[in-house]
Amino acid sequence: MEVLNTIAALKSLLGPIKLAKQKIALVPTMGALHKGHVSLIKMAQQQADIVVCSIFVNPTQFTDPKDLEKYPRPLEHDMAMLKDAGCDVVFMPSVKEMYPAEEKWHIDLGPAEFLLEGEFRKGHYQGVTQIVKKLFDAISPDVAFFGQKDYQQVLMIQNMVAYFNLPVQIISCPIIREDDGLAMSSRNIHLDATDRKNALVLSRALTYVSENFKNKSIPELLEKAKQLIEETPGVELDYFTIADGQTLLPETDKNDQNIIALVAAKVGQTRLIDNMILS
Ligand SMILES: Nc1ncnc2c1ncn2[C@@H]1O[C@H](COP(=O)(O)OP(=O)(O)OP(=O)(O)O)[C@@H](O)[C@H]1O
Ligand SMILES: CC(C)(CO)[C@@H](O)C(=O)[O-]
Ligand code: BAL
Repeated sequence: MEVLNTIAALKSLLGPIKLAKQKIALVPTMGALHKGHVSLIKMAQQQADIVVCSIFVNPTQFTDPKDLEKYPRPLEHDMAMLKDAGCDVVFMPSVKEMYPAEEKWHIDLGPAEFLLEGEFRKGHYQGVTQIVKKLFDAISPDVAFFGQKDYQQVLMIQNMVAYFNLPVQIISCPIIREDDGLAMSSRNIHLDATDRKNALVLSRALTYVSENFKNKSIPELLEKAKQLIEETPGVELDYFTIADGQTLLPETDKNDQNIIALVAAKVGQTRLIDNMILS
């Protein structure tokens, strides 16, 4: 496994691979790796010759400085996970490498940018698309893998790719969960035993909606899901929505295709998100 810190080193390693017409996959991460990340790497290995995993805690996508400061960075653990997963190349640049100068970035990501996560983390998707574009420029992957856990992020990245007309295929991978249903997330590390128990209400509320989607109305489903979450101590709901999977606007017609339930809540001091596809 090659571990590289500069774009120059990356380009000289990947240049001959490209010339040989081998397929390159990118799995972008912020580190603190778990089985969700490993599943992305495994999917990438099935579809490409070389898998590059990036680890970069991107400052421009954090809207809360405390969230950035306490973001976990367990380097040795991450290297062991990546080696074990059979990752070919790890790209771990410094902030200076990715942002050598002050830089303005603003692109049109469409109206869904400002909904849900975009409403609670203003400017978040500008920062996400800025760094993903930089990673795409550095690596020129044929295909890039992202988790459905960050559903809105996948939509925004697809919009960024369309905006620049980039020749990169974007693949969304299923959410990997703990045995009890909690979606795996690097931020779960911040949950104490009580938070960890309370956090289960998010996947439970989504499961309730998914299991009752056929026989209950959307208002009934929303009322019950929100009630489950709001009556859980230590959990503060940001949103629970049943939305159109493309526009992310509230869904009113259960007969439509591509409907998704999405939730975000603060559990103790930790903000978590999750979702389930309903149709
Ligand atoms: N449980 C999961 N299942 C599948 N993919 C996941 C899961 N968790 C994260 N990913 C994906 O891994 C990639 C890197 O995510 P990231 O490093 O931010 O980890 P994370 O667990 O989402 O952390 P965070 O706590 O920041 O949300 C993203 O594409 C993300 O959607
Ligand atoms: C895609 C990403 C690596 C960009 O920093 C990040 O938003 C994440 O880990 O989901
Ligand atoms: N996994 C999404 C990245 C973030 O929360 O900033």
